[in-house]
Amino acid sequence: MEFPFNINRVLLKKFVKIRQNLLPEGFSGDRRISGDFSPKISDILDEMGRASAIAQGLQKAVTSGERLRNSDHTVYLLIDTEGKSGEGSVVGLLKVGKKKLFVFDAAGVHHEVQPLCVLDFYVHESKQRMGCGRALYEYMLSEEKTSPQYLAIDRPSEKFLGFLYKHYGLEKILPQSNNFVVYEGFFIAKSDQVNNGCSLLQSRSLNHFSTGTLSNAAGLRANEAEEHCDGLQQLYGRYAAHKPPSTVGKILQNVGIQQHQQQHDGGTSHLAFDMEHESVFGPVGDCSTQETCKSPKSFVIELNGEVNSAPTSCRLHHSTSPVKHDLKFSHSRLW
Ligand SMILES: CC(=O)SCCNC(=O)CCNC(=O)[C@H](O)C(C)(C)COP(=O)(O)OP(=O)(O)OC[C@H]1O[C@@H](n2cnc3c(N)ncnc32)[C@H](O)[C@@H]1OP(=O)(O)O
Repeated sequence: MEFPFNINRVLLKKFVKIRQNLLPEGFSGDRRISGDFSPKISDILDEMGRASAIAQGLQKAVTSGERLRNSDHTVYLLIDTEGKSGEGSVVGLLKVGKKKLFVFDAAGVHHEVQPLCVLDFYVHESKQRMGCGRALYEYMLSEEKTSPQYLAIDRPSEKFLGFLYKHYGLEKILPQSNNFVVYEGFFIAKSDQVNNGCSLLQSRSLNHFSTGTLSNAAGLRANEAEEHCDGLQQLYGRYAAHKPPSTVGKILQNVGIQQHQQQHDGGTSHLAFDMEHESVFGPVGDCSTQETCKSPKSFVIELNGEVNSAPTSCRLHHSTSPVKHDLKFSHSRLW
């Protein structure tokens, strides 16, 4: 992306790290120069943030100069010093920052953590699939002294998921009740610290899946996560964007849990379903307790034996997810 000023005069290196002061890390100019640079860098962040939002189909940009000024996040930029005009161009943007999150591990244990999160990632359309994204990501990893599996990703796009799989082999997602994606390996401590800087603030076992209290646990954890995450996320980026209504939620609402319960007896399996985020989390287990909706946004659905062939824990994040088809298939057979 080109700008009406010489990028090479403002951003002197191929990789540039920018924080709250909207100046490149290591900047050593005087007040006059910083007064000239920071509005230009703010413009760059605004334009790149806008382009990223368009590329991701978001209504609001996740990144802007103003937002970075008012946060403790870090933006990494990738610069092409040549550009079309020879005055340089901005090729990519990657924003990271720490957030407090509630995260489930593979055993369904609930942790309150503060990991480094990938909040925004964009490579200009003319430079995608040429390795620019990887170069920028690698730079960020080395600056942050971390590894890909320790990062939480804020609602990754299909392209980003493909990127993480291709370059880092990240595939197995640990299902969450919020929009952050973490991968297997997230909880593996690197040294005596959990998660290489991801501080474990609190953990609580909600592993009640086989005791018939899944719905309570699910209601509790979804509520807790919501309360917590609402405060943290609702003002930012993707959370400010319009969310299409939950199709699976509609199916479940229309059909009615009670009706479903009446039709089926015995051999039930439980899945916790987060309506807002279209996620189903488990593990599921056979259980005879008939529990229904515990809160407007989370409840437990009961499915008979057919669903046992579905994965025991899953996330309905993508429209193409085979899990979603499995679930719909199960519905159509049930109702
Ligand atoms: C937390 C978040 O920010 S989520 C939002 C992520 N950003 C976006 O989706 C915006 C649009 N996309 C982009 O800006 C870029 O494609 C990025 C940032 C995701 C990746 O940057 P790139 O420079 O393209 O990555 P790089 O060239 O290093 O790696 C390419 C790999 O990324 C994935 N990828 C990149 N573009 C695409 C695409 N159009 N379709 C599918 N996969 C893609 C693929 O795995 C690809 O490998 P392949 O070409 O062999 O299939």
